[in-house]
Amino acid sequence: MQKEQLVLIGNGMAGIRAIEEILKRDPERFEITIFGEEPHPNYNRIALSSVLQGDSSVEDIILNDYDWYEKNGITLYTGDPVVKVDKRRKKIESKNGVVCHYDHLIFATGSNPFMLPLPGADKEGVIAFRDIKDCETMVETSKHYKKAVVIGGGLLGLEAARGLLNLNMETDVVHIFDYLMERQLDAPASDMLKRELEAQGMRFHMNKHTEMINGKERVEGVTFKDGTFLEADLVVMAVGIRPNIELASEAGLQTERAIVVNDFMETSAKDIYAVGECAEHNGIAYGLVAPLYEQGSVLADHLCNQETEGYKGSLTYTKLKVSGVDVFSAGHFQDNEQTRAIRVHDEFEGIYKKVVVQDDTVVGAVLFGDTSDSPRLLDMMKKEQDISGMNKAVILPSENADGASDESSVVSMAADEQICDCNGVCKGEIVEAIRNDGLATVADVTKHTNAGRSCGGCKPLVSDLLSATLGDEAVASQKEPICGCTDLSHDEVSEVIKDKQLSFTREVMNVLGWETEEGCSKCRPAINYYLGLNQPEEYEDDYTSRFINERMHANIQNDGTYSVVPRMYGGVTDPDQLRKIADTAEKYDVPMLKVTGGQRIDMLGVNKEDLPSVWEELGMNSGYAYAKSIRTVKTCVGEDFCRFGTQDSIGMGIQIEKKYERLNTPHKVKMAVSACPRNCAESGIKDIGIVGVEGAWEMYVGGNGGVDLRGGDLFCKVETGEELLHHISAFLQYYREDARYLERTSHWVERVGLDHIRSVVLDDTEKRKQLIENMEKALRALPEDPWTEISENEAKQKELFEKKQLEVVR
Ligand SMILES: Cc1cc2nc3c(=O)[nH]c(=O)nc-3n(C[C@H](O)[C@H](O)[C@H](O)COP(=O)(O)OP(=O)(O)OC[C@H]3O[C@@H](n4cnc5c(N)ncnc54)[C@H](O)[C@@H]3O)c2cc1C
Ligand SMILES: NC(=O)c1ccc[n+]([C@@H]2O[C@H](COP(=O)([O-])OP(=O)(O)OC[C@H]3O[C@@H](n4cnc5c(N)ncnc54)[C@H](O)[C@@H]3O)[C@@H](O)[C@H]2O)c1
Ligand code: SF4
Ligand code: FES
Repeated sequence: MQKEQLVLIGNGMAGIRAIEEILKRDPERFEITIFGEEPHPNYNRIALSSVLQGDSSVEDIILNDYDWYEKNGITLYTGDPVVKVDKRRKKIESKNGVVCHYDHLIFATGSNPFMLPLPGADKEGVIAFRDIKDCETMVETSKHYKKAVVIGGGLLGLEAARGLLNLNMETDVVHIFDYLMERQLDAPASDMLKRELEAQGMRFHMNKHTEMINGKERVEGVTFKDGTFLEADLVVMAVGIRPNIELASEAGLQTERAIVVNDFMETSAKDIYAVGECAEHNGIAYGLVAPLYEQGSVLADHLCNQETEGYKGSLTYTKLKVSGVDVFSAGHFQDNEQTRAIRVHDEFEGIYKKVVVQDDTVVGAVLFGDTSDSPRLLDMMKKEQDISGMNKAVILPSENADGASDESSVVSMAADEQICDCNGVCKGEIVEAIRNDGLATVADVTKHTNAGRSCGGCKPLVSDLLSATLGDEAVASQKEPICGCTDLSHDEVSEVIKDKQLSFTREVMNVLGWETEEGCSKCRPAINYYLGLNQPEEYEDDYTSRFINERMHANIQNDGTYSVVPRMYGGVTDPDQLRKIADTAEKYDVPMLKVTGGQRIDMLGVNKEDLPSVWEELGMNSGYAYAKSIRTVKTCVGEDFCRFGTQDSIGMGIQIEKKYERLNTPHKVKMAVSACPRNCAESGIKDIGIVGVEGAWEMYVGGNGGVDLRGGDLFCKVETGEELLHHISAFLQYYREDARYLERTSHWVERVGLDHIRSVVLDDTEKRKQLIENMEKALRALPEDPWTEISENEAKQKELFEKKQLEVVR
C-alpha cells in the first residue's frame, strides 16, 4: 500500500520532535520529507548558549545526524526553505524549486529574532542570537574586536553576554527597564542577579532606550535617547522573538500572533498542522521547548490515530543557563491583591525564595541562589495541590548548617514528579529505566528516556537519581559504554574482538549480548573499525556500518548534493589533472570549485547519481576527504624553490601520503611537511606535523587546528627520511590500536600522555617492532581505490547512487 506523504516545514526542535514521536508510534505509516532553511541537520538550539560559553562544540549539539534521517527513510532538504504552499492542490514548493505533494503538512517554522528597527541596525556587526551562524559570528568577532553590547536583559541577552565574556570581550548589557528579566523575576531577585553578574564582569545600563546604531559600514557604537553613547564593535540584539508566520499567512491560514491551532494542532486549513513557536494555542505562542514537545506528542497521537485528549496548554518555567548563577521562575510570580507569598531572603548566603499562593494553591515561584526546591514547587503547581492544611515551613523547608536540605531532593520526590521538565520525564520513569534497562550513566538515561536532552538543567538530578537507585559506588565504577546498545566500553569491545578473534559485526553483537538487533550509528562504525584493525587481511569491510559520507565516498552537503575531492599527493598537481577536473566540472555542471585548507580542489554540488561517472571521468584517486582515515599531507614548497628551505618537503610529503593513503584510523588524520620552522604548511596544528631543520626532521604529534585548537608536541628529531617513516608508522599504528574509535590524536595524546607514547613508540622494544610490522601488514591489505572499485561495480552503483523514485520533482 502506498504510504501517505507527510511533509514537515522546519527542521528545528519542535518539528523533529513531532517526527520522532510519530516514528515511535508508527514508523511505517508515512513517507516523510523535511525542509529546513538552515544548512544543518536538527540541532539543540538551547545548547547554543553552551557553545558560546565554550562548554560544547557545534558537533556536540546535533540532536539527529544525517544518518538518522537516512535510517528512518526521511528525505531531507537542508538550506532550502519552503517558499510556497498551495493548499488547494496540496503541494509545496521550495526556494530551490523542489515541488512536493503532501497528504499532511506540518508547519514548524519557529520564530525570527526581533531586530529593533533602529537607524543603523543594518550595519555589519549587528546580529541576533538565534542560530549556529550567529554563534559563529560572535566567536569570530571576538578574535578581532573587543567591545560587545547586548541589547536586552532577558534570558537570551544574559546568556549571550556570559558567552561574550567567556570569549574575552568587554560586555555591556543595555536594558529598557530598571530591573533585569522582568518577565521572570521580581525586583529583589533581579537585584541579586544583577549584582552576581556584575561580579562576573558584566556592565549594565538600565532604563536605556537605544536610539541609533553608529558607525560607517561596521558598527562603532550605540546612542541612547538620553544622549549618552556606548562604544561597540559588536551589537547583539536579544529583545524577544516573533513567530515565523509569513508563509502560513500567505497560504491563507488563520494567523494572529502565530498560526492559530486547536487542541489537536490543526490549523484552519484541512490536513495542515502547526507545532512549536510558530503555533498559537488558546491565544498563547510558547517560546520554550517543554510546551512545544507536548504539542509534538499530541500531534503524533492525532496523526497516528491514537487516542488523545488533545493539548490543553502548558505551565511554563525558566532557568537561566549561566554558570555560577541559579535562577528559577515559574507561573504567576508577581504579587497582586488576590495573592499572598511565602518568602525566604538570606542576604548572607545570597539566597532568595518566593512562593506565590492564591486560593490555597501555589501559582508561581521565584528562586535565586538555591533552586533545589524547583521540581517540588513545579509539581505542586501542575497538580494544583491544596496547601491549606500544610505547614508553610514544608513548602520552603529550611537547610542544615552545611547548606544541605534535610533530605536529598531527589530521594524525597514522588514517582510521578517530573525530573526533566523540558521533556516531561518523571522520576518513576527514570528509575524504571535504570533498573530494567541496566542504565548506569547520565548519557544512558538521556538516550533511553530523553531526560537531559534539551537544556541539560536536570542532569544533576538525573545523576543524583542514579546514585540513589544504584548506590554511589556502582555509579562511580561505571565506565562510559560505546552507546546505549551495550554496557561495554570501547576498550572492552576491542579487547573481546581480539581475544575471541571475532570476524563480523553481527557476531560481535551476539557474543557480547547487544541490546538492540541492528546496533546503532555509534556502535556499528566502531565495531567495523575494530574488526578491520584486528584482521586487516581477512576482514571484509562492512560498508553498511559506515557513516553516510564513507558509504558514499563523498561529503554530503546541506542541499543533499555531494562534494568530491580528488587525491593530489602533497598538494601538488599538474595541467593534465587540472584539465580533467575542469572538463568534468563543466560536463556535470559542478556549481563550485574550491581550493581546500588541505591544498586540494573540492568540487562542490555534485548530484548523487552523477558521482560514479564523475569519478570515472576524473580518473584520479579519492582524496578521502570524507573518511576517518589519512586525509591530506600538506606541504610547503621546500628547498627546491624557497630560499629558507632546508629539506625536500614536497618529496617527503608525497612519500608519506602515498605510503599511508586509504589507511583506516580511529578519526581523521591530517599531516603536513614544512621545510623550515617558518612552518608554511602549518605542521604545528596537524595530527602529525613534520618540520625540516638543518640536517634533520622534527616530528610533532597531537596538533589540531579545529574547534579544540591544540599545538602539536615535539615528539622526536631524526636525521633521515627512512627513520622518520619508521617513527610515523609506529606512532600511527599505536594510535590505531590504542585510541578509541572517534578519538582524535589530540585527545588521545592528552589522555594517554606523551611520555607514555614516546616510551612505546620511540624506545627500541619488541612492542615498537610489532607496531611497525602490524602497520606493514595493514598497508599490504589495503583495498584498491574506492572510486575505481565503485566505477567497476554496477550492483553497488545501483544500490548507492541510483535516484530514488520519490514523489518529489526537481
Ligand atoms: C540561545 C538560545 C537558548 C535557548 N534556551 C532555552 C532554554 O534554556 N530552554 C527552553 O525551553 N528554550 C530555550 N530556547 C528556546 C528554544 O530553543 C525554542 O523555543 C525552540 O528551539 C523552538 O523550536 P521550534 O522548532 O519551534 O523553532 P526552531 O528551533 O527555531 O526551528 C524552526 C526551524 O524552521 C526553519 N524554517 C523557518 N522557515 C522555514 C521555511 N519556510 N522552510 C523551511 N524551514 C524553515 C528555521 O530555519 C528553523 O531551523 C533558547 C533559544 C535560544 C536561541
Ligand atoms: N534559559 C532559557 O529558558 C532561555 C534562554 C534563552 C532564550 N530563551 C527563549 O528564547 C526567546 C528569546 O529570548 P529573549 O530573551 O530575547 O526574549 P524575552 O522576550 O524573554 O526578553 C527580551 C528582553 O529584552 C528587553 N527589551 C525589549 N526591548 C528592549 C530595548 N529596546 N532595549 C533593551 N531591552 C529591551 C525586554 O524588556 C525583555 O526583558 C524567548 O522565548 C526565551 O524564553 C530561553
Ligand atoms: S616553511 Fe620554510 S621552507 Fe617552507 S615555504 Fe615556508 S619559509 Fe620556505
Ligand atoms: S530539564 Fe531541560 S533537559 Fe531536562
